[in-house]
Amino acid sequence: MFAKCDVTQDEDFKGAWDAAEENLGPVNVLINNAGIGNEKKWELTLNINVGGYIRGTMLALERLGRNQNGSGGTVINISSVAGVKPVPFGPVYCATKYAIVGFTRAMGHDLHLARTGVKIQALCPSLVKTDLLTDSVKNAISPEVGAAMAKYAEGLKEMTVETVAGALVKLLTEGKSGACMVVEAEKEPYYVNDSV
Ligand SMILES: NC(=O)C1=CN([C@@H]2O[C@H](COP(=O)(O)OP(=O)(O)OC[C@H]3O[C@@H](n4cnc5c(N)ncnc54)[C@H](O)[C@@H]3O)[C@@H](O)[C@H]2O)C=CC1
Ligand SMILES: CCCCC/C=C\C=C\C(=O)C/C=C\C/C=C\CCCC(=O)O
Repeated sequence: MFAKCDVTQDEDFKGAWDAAEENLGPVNVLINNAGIGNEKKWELTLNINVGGYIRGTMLALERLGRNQNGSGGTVINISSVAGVKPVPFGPVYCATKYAIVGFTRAMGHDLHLARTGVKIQALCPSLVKTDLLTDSVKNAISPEVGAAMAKYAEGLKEMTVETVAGALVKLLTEGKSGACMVVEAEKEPYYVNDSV
């Protein structure tokens, strides 16, 4: 099924959640995935990459939280390797992905899990060549930085969406709340930033 959802809009998010329940039955997993890499429109990048994820997580807690008569569930936030390493090609993008790791670790803490029964986790993939890369090159902070990004990306090992999806399933099925899993080409996925 498809439902329109601009993640910067509360009403869209609620409508998409309702439509999913009407068409598919009870929802117990939310994957916050929408993201952009636009260093020129940095406020929009923050609104989508951070605001959208927090908005989605808050809605999931409202709908799934045991403290709200819900049945618990899981939120997976798609961060990035740029959320655990300072990738210089997109400083704003990098800041948003670090923010999501911090938010996930804090909101995923046992203090909240015990209240809500909702696990909050982050997946941090390395580069997959999608439209995000093309857009990020085009909307880099300067043409020189865009060119450096494109050149660096050329030299990276290819990673497929299937590898990322496999890591996501592993995180969903075995990961603790607050867990942040990194997935890179030709490596087993691994956890970083274990709990406080
Ligand atoms: N491609 C990569 O190398 C990596 C991507 N990621 C993250 O994975 C996620 C998906 O990225 P990709 O599939 O690569 O990019 P993509 O550009 O192919 O897809 C991003 C999607 O987000 C949607 N989107 C943008 N603004 C939106 C809004 N306001 N509301 C709803 N949807 C919106 C776009 O329509 C698009 O479908 C992003 O959060 C990205 O930061 C993380 C690590 C690596
Ligand atoms: C080549 C970097 C491009 C950054 C912007 C475009 C898309 C990026 C999406 C990501 O979230 C991936 C971020 C970083 C990948 C870059 C470097 C990986 C470093 C690998 C490592 O050191 O292990």
